[in-house]
Amino acid sequence: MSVTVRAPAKINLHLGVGAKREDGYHPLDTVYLAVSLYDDVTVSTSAVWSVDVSPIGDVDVSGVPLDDSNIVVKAGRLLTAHHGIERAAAIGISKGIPVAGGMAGGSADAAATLVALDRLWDLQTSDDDLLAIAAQLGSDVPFSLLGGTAHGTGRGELVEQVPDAGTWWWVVVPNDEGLSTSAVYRAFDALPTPAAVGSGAVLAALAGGDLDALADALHNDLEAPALELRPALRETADDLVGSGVRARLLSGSGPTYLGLVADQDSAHHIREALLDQGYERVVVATGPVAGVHLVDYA
Ligand SMILES: C[C@](O)(CO)[C@H](O)COP(=O)(O)OP(=O)(O)OC[C@H]1O[C@@H](n2ccc(N)nc2=O)[C@H](O)[C@@H]1O
Ligand SMILES: Nc1ncnc2c1ncn2[C@@H]1O[C@H](COP(=O)(O)OP(=O)(O)OP(=O)(O)O)[C@@H](O)[C@H]1O
Repeated sequence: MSVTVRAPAKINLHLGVGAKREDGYHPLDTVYLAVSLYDDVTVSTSAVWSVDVSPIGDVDVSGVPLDDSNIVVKAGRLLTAHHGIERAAAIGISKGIPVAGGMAGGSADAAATLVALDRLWDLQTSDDDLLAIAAQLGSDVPFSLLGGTAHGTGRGELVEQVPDAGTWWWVVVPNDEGLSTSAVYRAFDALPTPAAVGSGAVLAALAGGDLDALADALHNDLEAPALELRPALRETADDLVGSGVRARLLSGSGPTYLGLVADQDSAHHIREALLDQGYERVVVATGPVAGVHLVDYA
């Protein structure tokens, strides 16, 4: 028997970062949006834990570990420990989310694994317990479970759905070389702490479905440290602006850049123009989309 669960990528429409806490994490005021790039995770019972990864399209999966360090194995072990059972599974990941791209691909896989194993073994884990286990796996994992549009606080793990009247279209420009999330936070610490900008303007734009207001309000405190680590990214940011997007945004800790556009047609138009300009991979995505959901049970 096998179970397949799909999980979306996320972007942060607002990412406000405060000074490092005593536990090493940073307090966040963030607004998450789940977008239509997906990983599919298929689980089946096995004597030992194993991981297999295959790309969707031309996603580069070479950076994904196939041993116990893969976050999906950690997810499986936490779930079995929570229920006091000893079981293992073979886990297959079909990856459509850029690796180390700041779009929470590993977090999506972890969230999908929790839900897939819960169903495979009929564990009936409560939503609150799933969210608590997700938070132990990583700051972005609870949002991957939830999907949609949400306000995130704490270190990002406390999530609450927010009103979103829009359907937002994005041109997504992944980068060949990933960026380490912890390295970007360290670079943030080395820079002067930015003046706090609240998430209120983004939340109001979403509630009103107001594209111009959202374009004005997009904000990411990790953009400056990511550019410090990878100055060449400035060119992508400038090219996006030159391509006619309504606003550009670094996705989470980067290096993926996003352009907000008015509708699906403009997204495809701008994608073509960027490909003509020499960009190898440009993807169109929309959001909000659902969080983890079952797609196959065989
Ligand atoms: C950049 C974001 O994607 C924005 O949503 C997240 O903050 C990162 O979330 P994540 O990848 O799930 O992060 P975790 O696995 O919890 O932590 C990875 C590393 O990022 C840093 N980290 C993460 C979250 C946070 N609020 N403060 C941090 O300083 C820590 O150095 C940590 O060791
Ligand atoms: N299932 C997985 N998928 C991708 N990377 C994984 C996975 N498990 C472990 N990793 C490791 O985690 C690192 C970060 O991968 P991931 O794709 O989650 O980054 P990210 O999207 O930038 O994360 P975030 O946006 O949550 O900060 C990878 O470089 C890889 O070494």
